[in-house]
Amino acid sequence: MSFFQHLKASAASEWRDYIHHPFTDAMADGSLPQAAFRHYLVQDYLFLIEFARAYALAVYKSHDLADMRDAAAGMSAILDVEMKLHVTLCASWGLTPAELEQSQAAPETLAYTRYVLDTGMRGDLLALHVALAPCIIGYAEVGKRLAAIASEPANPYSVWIDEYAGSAYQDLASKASARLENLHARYATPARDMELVRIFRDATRLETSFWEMGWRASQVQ
Ligand SMILES: Cc1ncc(C[n+]2csc(CCO)c2C)c(N)n1
Repeated sequence: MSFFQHLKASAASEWRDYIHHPFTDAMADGSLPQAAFRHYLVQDYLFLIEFARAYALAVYKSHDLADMRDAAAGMSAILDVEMKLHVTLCASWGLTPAELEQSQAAPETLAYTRYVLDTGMRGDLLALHVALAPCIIGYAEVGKRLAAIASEPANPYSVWIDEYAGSAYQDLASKASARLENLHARYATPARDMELVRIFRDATRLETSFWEMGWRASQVQ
């Protein structure tokens, strides 16, 4: 069993709640109110800014050039690729990047981003990448799942679904998974297993609470 399979098996119910959240089902059938998706996406933009910083921290925590380059590429993927999706979608609703950046972070956004940055600051590169794994690898699973069940045609969330179900993102997630195995082989010891499983489970729960934040916004329409 790979290390990632082990993490998922050790947090099976938390992982299922994250990958199968009602917010994502409502995206797939197109029933999610646009205001709820907007709320989620604005918070996600703030989340990505902090995640770019987490990758910068991964550069600092690296012991060799290969890991540094890897982390720098992760940071660039966020700043140069992933945030463009948010900017494009938000522009279609009349929101500028400056307005996005000045939005107020929700408690769920603060909790998740602080958790990942704190885990990285007190821990090593492996602990930091375990905290990042639910985000990177989880969205590839969500994207694939939604693409398989999404209503056709003209689903308002198809841009988002296609981004994460697409081969470029699936590829990026496979690389992140391989990196995790590699770091595990170099830095894990049996005594660290509980620590690493706990980080993975906590980060997965924080992903679910991120969906919950968007889902709540859809219930008050
Ligand atoms: C709450 C939340 N979780 C995960 C992602 C996905 N994601 C975050 S950083 C990153 C790295 C690659 O650019 C990816 C794919 C998201 N956007 N929002």
